[in-house]
Amino acid sequence: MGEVQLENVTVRFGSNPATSVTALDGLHLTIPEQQFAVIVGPSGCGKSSCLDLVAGLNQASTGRTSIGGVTIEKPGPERGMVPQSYSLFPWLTVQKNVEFGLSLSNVSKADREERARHYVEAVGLTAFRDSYPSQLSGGMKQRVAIARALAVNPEVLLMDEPFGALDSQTRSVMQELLLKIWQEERKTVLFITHDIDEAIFLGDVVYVMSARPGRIMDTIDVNIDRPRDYTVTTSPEFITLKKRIMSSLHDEVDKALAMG
Ligand SMILES: Nc1ncnc2c1ncn2[C@@H]1O[C@H](COP(=O)(O)OP(=O)(O)OP(=O)(O)O)[C@@H](O)[C@H]1O
Repeated sequence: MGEVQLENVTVRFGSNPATSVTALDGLHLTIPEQQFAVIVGPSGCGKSSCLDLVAGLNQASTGRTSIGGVTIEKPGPERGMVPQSYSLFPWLTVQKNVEFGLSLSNVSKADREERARHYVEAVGLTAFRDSYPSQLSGGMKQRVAIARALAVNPEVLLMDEPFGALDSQTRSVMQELLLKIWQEERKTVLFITHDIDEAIFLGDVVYVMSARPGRIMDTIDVNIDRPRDYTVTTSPEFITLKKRIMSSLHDEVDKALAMG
């Protein structure tokens, strides 16, 4: 399908110059096919705005967002989204929630059931296939959201702080699960997080965004071998990268706080 590209992108909310907010300003980002790309940045710097452009949920005020050279204008099945939380249909079972995304595509009922079954198993929820979201923990719900996004077989997986609401142990288990699936499926991933450890643990590359208006101000290659498990988080390479990203972010977080 090709790389994801944001070229000189500006996103402005509101048309009144006195009250409008410039979320992104002259942002450039190229994510090669199959890269696990992570964006970190201070609160309100425009991370979600960036992801929404790639998802086709929002349009740039100026500039261009494309996949494989094709301009993104709306959502499409080649892009799967895992939001932060609350994205499941409460009246559908786990199996039916995962099948839902497929019901919009041209997949037969039997294939739909089979694909959903496969991904429910991949995220370790076979025993909960007939449960409803209200019967699941937060981590389990996010596993369903991941299974639902993957079942459509998207080229690009967009994840907006998907583990942000989880406790740290569950979060760490989810990170390992995601890496295991990614190792097998090798999607292009754009993952947003506030958590520097999570960014390094998951990513091939960590992009650091500036305070609003957001642009990419640092690109850090994560040269840590895969497959990774939680033991890498105490390795010297990990600590070195963490220091680098923390110092890069520190001034931007100060600026964001001053902005209010
Ligand atoms: N629909 C909208 N209308 C007006 N302003 C918006 C809208 N969406 C976002 N903004 C503003 O644009 C800026 C960037 O928001 P965005 O959600 O992209 O940042 P973020 O980095 O994802 O934030 P956080 O880390 O807090 O989730 C913020 O100042 C926000 O208030």
